[in-house]
Amino acid sequence: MLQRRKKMGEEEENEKPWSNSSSSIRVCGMQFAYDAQSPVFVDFNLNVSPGSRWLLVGANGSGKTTLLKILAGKHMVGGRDVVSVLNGSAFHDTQLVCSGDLAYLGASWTKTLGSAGEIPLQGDFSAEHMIFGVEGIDPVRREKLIELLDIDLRWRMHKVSDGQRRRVQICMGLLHPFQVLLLDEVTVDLDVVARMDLLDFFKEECDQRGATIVYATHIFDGLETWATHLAYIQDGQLRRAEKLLEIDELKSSVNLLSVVESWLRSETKCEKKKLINPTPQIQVSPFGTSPFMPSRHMAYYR
Ligand SMILES: Nc1ncnc2c1ncn2[C@@H]1O[C@H](COP(=O)(O)OP(=O)(O)OP(=O)(O)O)[C@@H](O)[C@H]1O
Repeated sequence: MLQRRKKMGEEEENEKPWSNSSSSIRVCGMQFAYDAQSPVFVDFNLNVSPGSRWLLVGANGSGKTTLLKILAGKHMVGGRDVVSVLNGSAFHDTQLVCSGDLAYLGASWTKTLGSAGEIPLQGDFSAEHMIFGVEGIDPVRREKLIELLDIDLRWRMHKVSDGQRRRVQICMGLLHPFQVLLLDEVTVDLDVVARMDLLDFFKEECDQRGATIVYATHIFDGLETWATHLAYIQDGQLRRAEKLLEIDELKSSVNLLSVVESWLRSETKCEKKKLINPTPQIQVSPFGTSPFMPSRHMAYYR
């Protein structure tokens, strides 16, 4: 049965006109540290193909948000070729964001809108003012999103609930038909119906237009059949990057939540073991020889 499902999935993917295109996202030997702090990423690599829907999973602090922000062009990393999105440099080619081809939706109550920059979403203005203030939008797509997200255009943004504000933020983020969408746990405030409808919409966007989505989340409900790929990050290292259908643990009846839970629990156990029984020989790391080395530097312990 699973073999059949897999075969069908592969056939469907092969038929898509964009399946032979080059990567939507390519990260090659990326290094990144916040200011003078220890690095979050060291020699990080990732390849994301057009039309795919990636789940980004990992423990708190593993680097998911940082990765999404780098992909969104919010942090500079090395030269132009290190992080490539839609064949451009995520950081240097500002046109990627200005055109709406590259969209990022994060947890903060702001929305980056092309050349207008960061727009706050909490002042005394209406949802209509926010949504209709975005220029150059296909009215049919706008209506579809307003309906999908069940937005009342009379909502005053300083008097709405978190979930209602989130709907407006998501609507604004999706007004342009993006090519690459980066989502950082934005469905957390949505009710079940809104979340499932939105996931269906995203699936449609990928299947019909070849759009690509990378979605960082800790909520796995309904994602087993939604995602095409999964990337698991542990302490800034890409531990797994594979098709969902090829994850061995998911081939039995276990659900995604249990699989990810078991990965994260074994991470915690390993960390505890290392703390209880650190191996005494320390090789010099390229990041210095501080007497206290955080967990991601454990790789330099032998
Ligand atoms: N602005 C910042 N300045 C300095 N360090 C930061 C900053 N933002 C994140 N970090 C650090 O970078 C590492 C990765 O954080 P990040 O927010 O990317 O993790 P995450 O996987 O998204 O976590 P969560 O699941 O909690 O959202 C953490 O060690 C964190 O402390």
